[in-house]
Amino acid sequence: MTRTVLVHPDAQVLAEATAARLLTRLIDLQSGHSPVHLGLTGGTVGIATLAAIGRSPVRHAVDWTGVHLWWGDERFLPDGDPDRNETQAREALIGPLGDALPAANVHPMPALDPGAGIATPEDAAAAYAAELKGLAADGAELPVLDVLMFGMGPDGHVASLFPGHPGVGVSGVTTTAVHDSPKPPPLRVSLTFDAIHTAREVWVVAAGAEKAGAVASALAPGTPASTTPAAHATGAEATLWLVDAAAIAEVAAG
Ligand SMILES: O=C(O)[C@H](O)[C@@H](O)[C@H](O)[C@H](O)COP(=O)(O)O
Repeated sequence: MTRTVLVHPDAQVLAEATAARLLTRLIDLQSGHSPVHLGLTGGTVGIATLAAIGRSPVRHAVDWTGVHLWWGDERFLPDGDPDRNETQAREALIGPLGDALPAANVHPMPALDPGAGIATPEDAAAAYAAELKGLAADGAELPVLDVLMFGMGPDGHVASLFPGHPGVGVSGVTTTAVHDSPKPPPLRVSLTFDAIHTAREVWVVAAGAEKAGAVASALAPGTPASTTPAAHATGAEATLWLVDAAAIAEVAAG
């Protein structure tokens, strides 16, 4: 597994450059296999990246009928709630793609919907784990995403796996329910590290001085996931850290 760190001048350039990188990566991947499975993230840089894709003329070079969208985590809220990562991704990217992206290619984590049997984040996690099984190789349990994107919090969380919280240590399943999230809202659903580690490529995007400590911790050798979950956000084939100068400052300072 290779790890690469790429530094950008600021958050806006980071989002635009990550969008360009992701678009060309999708095109390259599609020259080898289809469909391609992409895992999306919430957060300001993650959504800004999706919006940059949604504005980019290069988006027309991707055969979106061969791209499936999944999520690394979700806020457990009713469908359409503006705080849901899915809602923000629909506004930023899925809407602008229009009919080019088939509705069946979009796989959101289930929303709060007691009438549909999704009354708890545990219900949503179980339903998503069942859907993800369809991505597993024959007979295997674990799904394989081609590219799985994460933002990172100032505490070093990725997805909804927070330092000192039980989700970091969950194994044997691909999804977990999250309660008492330090980042609102309190109820969430997240992929586990079992699912994260089977992704071929993991991309972590981070911008801003408030992330510098967590980036330095995550990139330092031997950092445990319990203190900095982002340190263990690694792909089976490649891990890419896409940061701005402010977020890498403590690493650069040595
Ligand atoms: O549901 C969420 O909130 C995100 O998935 C979360 O993991 C986010 O990516 C980080 O908290 C970074 O968010 P910012 O880029 O806004 O700091």
